[in-house]
Amino acid sequence: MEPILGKGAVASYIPALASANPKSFALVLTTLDGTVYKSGDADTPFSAQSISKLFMLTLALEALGSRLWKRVGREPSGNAFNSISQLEYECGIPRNPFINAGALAVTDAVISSAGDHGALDDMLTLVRKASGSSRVRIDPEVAQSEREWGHRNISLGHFMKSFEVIDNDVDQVLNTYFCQCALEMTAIELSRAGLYLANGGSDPISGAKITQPGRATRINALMMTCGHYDMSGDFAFRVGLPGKSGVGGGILCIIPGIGSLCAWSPPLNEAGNSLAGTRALELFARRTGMNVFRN
Ligand SMILES: NC(=O)CC[C@H](N)C(=O)O
Repeated sequence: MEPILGKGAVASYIPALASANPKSFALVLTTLDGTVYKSGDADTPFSAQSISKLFMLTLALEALGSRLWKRVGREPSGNAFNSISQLEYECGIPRNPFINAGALAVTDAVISSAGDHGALDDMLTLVRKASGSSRVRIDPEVAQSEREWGHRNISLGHFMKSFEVIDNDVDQVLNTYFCQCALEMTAIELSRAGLYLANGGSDPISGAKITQPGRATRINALMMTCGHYDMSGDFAFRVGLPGKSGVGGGILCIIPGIGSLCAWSPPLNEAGNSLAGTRALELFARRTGMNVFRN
């Protein structure tokens, strides 16, 4: 079989992502006892992009509980992550929290409930707590590019506002969204940050309670059904683990009761998911038997 590292296309919609090294690669597993198994560029920070949607969703569920599901659905969209078409005939209610429109609804909910420090700070605090790393940051250059090239997301935001699905000022929601996409972390930090989802909502290392056990279970279900956009079915078929991808080339996978796994390789497949990252996770799941459907 031909090596696939370097195949696929690095996200090119903003310069800050287009300059990523297509040969970068990392695979990191952190188990519930805190042991870290790493290979490749595990210490290199990269743009988490849509993986940040997981952390905002965690905050929104804490704030709204099941009321969140009035604003956003729980079904795979079968469309691209930035698609606008479905929104019109579904009255501005996005299919799920992991497509861009859904993430805007989630961020709007977090803004409504955040105190003076704001939704973005709340997300950073959560990610720093979950990852055990204060180095995690929002990359200002990526945030600025997201804003400059964010015409599609700006359209989605205004379109949803026209259906009164967004409560807050659209520019405030969009600005928070652009900044959350610019979340920058290493594969080691991301792998560690996913542990609460593998451990009933609590960080097994610090003991910090991040969400309720039932919510962690639900987030995992959504990752499995919607975490890879219109290739979520293919990912479930090949890897069999709840996962969330981002156009920076990262994928965070949860192995319930065991640990959390992060793959990173910038070139993407046609749905915007890391090509080599998906393949690495597929091989990992096959060789270790860590697949939630295995019996
Ligand atoms: N899939 C992604 O990672 C999408 C995030 C990207 N910043 C966007 O909003 O389009």
